[in-house]
Amino acid sequence: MSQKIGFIGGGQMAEALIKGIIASGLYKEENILVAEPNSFRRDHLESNYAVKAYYSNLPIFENCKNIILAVKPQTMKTLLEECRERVQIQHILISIAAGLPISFYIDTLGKPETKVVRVMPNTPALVLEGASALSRNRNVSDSELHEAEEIFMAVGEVVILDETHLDAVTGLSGSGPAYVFSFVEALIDAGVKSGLTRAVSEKLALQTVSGSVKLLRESGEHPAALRGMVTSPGGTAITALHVLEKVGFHGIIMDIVESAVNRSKQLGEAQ
Ligand SMILES: NC(=O)C1=CN([C@@H]2O[C@H](COP(=O)(O)OP(=O)(O)OC[C@H]3O[C@@H](n4cnc5c(N)ncnc54)[C@H](O)[C@@H]3O)[C@@H](O)[C@H]2O)C=CC1
Ligand SMILES: O=C(O)[C@@H]1CCC=N1
Repeated sequence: MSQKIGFIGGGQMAEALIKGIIASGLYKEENILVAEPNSFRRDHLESNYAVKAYYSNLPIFENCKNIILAVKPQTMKTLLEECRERVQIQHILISIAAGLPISFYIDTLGKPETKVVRVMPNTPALVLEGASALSRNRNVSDSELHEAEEIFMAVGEVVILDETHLDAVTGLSGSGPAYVFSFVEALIDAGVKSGLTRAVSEKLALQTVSGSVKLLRESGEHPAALRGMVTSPGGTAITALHVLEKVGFHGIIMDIVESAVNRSKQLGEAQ
């Protein structure tokens, strides 16, 4: 694709998307423009991905139709106020900020005709295994939504949802990698505590998690049915699951996701 794509904010999530988009071949390096005030980040992105990085966001608005807003939610208002005059009818603002509703962009810019796509991606986009949910406002046509969808399809799975579901997505898949990494870290430590070397424990823990996900996907079975296959009567797995259920594992997971969903809503209301 010779069309250019712009990023405003060149942090962790922008980098994940840039890396994935290049690896997938959707955009060439020279057609990816990034506006980033931090010179270390600009140097990092230019030297690692051969993209064009600028201090100012003016080149982004001048050259790109699809513009990914990848700054923190707390910074978004200042950014929108700064670039109010630069946002034109041809631009599609694709924001990945947690919590901020589409109405926030329209109200802050004071331009009701602005095309906005709100997205919640996640960091496994770095390895083309991301999970993203997209929603749009009425100014975005089907073909424009499809272009935005293609960007995130290049780095993983995509669902199109009504905006009312985006906070739930933020709590589940947007923040989800953090829960999974914590679980894996704990599993590795548990192996070490039981006498395995860290290297062996890490190898076994990672393969256990990725193998279990593959089994879930390929068998199409409910997780409870597959759990049943592991638990022999009077065996080790059921003994361990007893401990897990005594501390309320299901409830804890539901509580952590709910807390992230509520935080996402709060971020939207606070700006
Ligand atoms: N990290 C994650 O796992 C996910 C993050 N998000 C969202 O992505 C957005 C970015 O998050 P991260 O990449 O984690 O944050 P980050 O802090 O790594 O990146 C933000 C970048 O924006 C830059 N920046 C600040 N003001 C700017 C301005 N006026 N113009 C251009 N750049 C500016 C900062 O220098 C920084 O490099 C957030 O809104 C977050 O809610 C969404 C899904 C997952
Ligand atoms: O914690 C955060 O704010 C970001 C948004 C989703 C995942 N990480």
